[in-house]
Amino acid sequence: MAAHGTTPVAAGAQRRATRCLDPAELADLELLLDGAFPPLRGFLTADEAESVRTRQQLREGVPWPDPITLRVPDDIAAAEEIELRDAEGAPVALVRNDAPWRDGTGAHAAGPVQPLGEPTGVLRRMRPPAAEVRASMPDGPVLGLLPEEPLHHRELAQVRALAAELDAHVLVLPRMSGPRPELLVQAVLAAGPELPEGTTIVPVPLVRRSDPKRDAVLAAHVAAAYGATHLVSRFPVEQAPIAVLEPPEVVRDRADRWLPAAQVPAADRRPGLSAELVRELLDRGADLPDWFTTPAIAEVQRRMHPPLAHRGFTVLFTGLSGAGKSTVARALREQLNRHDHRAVTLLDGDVVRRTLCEGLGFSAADRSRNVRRIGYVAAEVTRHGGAAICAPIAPYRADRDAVRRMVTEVGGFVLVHVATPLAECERRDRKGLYREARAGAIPEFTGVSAPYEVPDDADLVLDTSVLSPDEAVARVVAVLRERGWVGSWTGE
Ligand SMILES: Nc1ncnc2c1ncn2[C@@H]1O[C@H](COP(=O)(O)OS(=O)(=O)O)[C@@H](OP(=O)(O)O)[C@H]1O
Ligand SMILES: Nc1ncnc2c1ncn2[C@@H]1O[C@H](COP(=O)(O)OP(=O)(O)O)[C@@H](O)[C@H]1O
Repeated sequence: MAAHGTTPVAAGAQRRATRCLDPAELADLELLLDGAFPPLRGFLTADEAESVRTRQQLREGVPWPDPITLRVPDDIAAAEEIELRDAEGAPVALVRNDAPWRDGTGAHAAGPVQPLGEPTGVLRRMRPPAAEVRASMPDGPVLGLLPEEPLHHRELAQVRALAAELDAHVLVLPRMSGPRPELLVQAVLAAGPELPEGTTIVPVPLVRRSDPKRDAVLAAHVAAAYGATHLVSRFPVEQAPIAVLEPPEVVRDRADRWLPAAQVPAADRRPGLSAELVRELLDRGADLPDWFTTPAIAEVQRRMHPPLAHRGFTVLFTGLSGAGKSTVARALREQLNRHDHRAVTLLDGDVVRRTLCEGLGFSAADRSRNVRRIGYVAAEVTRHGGAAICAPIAPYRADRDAVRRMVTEVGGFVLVHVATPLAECERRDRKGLYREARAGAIPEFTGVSAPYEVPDDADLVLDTSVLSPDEAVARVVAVLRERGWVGSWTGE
């Protein structure tokens, strides 16, 4: 019987299909192939996924926290085998698609996976499979942790205290899930001298789950697969396969040593740094104090989180045709070119449509492609420390959200709604397009015969019927300055 709300996919004639995975899917696949998700050997069937979702159990009653499933496009859902490929198109694994199914979110392949080809990449080479790591662990307790942030003196003292208490070997499994996973691994390696002798460090591509409880349980399963008998976790974990310990309280004493709280009288304790304060120091490019971390770890932490002034940002203008997006965008470019050190890339609607997006029209699907391509380029510019200014109409919320997501992973993002009223845009009618649209000569014209979804998440709203271009630019610059992306400009 099919699980509630799901239907099996009917068998088709197609034998083998291919599917390219995104980085998060690839990470899950690697853990499956590596035996880091035992007892799973493939993607879950409808019944298994439902059982995990509702009871956090596989069908045999084995606890399992999070459904590991694989979405596939409808046209390949019935294929007998699906070849999974990485972003470059290289084959990575084959799914025997025994029991494909469908629910409200689409079609899913289900069945065991087997590897295809050799694993590649530097990190991949330094990451032996779970069973190999487990076999290499000494007898006795093994204390595992899966950090997502660099370990500083406080966390290192916590690990040392727990390891001493349990007389445990330490197994650090840095989670390669942020935008620069290789730097997290380096930061953990830089903490090596502060960790107990013989500590094992193995990066693990475990992607963060949206539900922190399920995430913590999944981390415990992965730690167990790598051979940990205990896990340090700040989140309480129910139904964990191994013992889960809260990090003990450690405090900084007058001599700047981090010690278990019981050893330091209240009068001798000095405050640490909150995560927020650390971020603020890094944003400003200030040094992290020696009592907080070691110089080697601080150096990697600075590379993970460079000062705002060295990071890139994107300003996305959105609004009706004729609202003034291009005019304000060009004036902003001029100001940034004059005062800011970053290289500026202007991705203007009309120009983009003649180059990057040549051939696209104005259907909803084409506009979506247009805006997302612009977003992709803007995110690359941002990633490399530049300033990207984009000025498409971008009428759909989902596309603007997609751009925001792509960019905020790598730098700053400001959404500016150029909210000049339609009547004013139409009065300007610089290119005569509104007249043609009203006459029916241009179909699907934004604001006339095609929708514009007004943003409710704009960082700034400008009405150029009451603001001059210079005033509009000054407001954008004020937002950038307030958020620390640009400094004060000399000569102002
Ligand atoms: N049907 C229709 N609807 C809206 N606009 C049209 C249309 N046909 C052509 N144009 C001209 O194309 C410019 C908008 O392109 P964009 O790439 O910014 O649009 S979108 O973001 O993909 O919706 C827009 O330029 P701007 O006036 O600079 O916004 C118009 O000049
Ligand atoms: N305060 C203002 N800000 C921006 N544009 C203005 C303003 N006042 C008048 N305009 C005129 O409005 C038109 C806006 O066109 P444009 O910048 O190409 O808009 P969009 O890129 O949104 O289609 C230009 O002709 C510009 O000179």
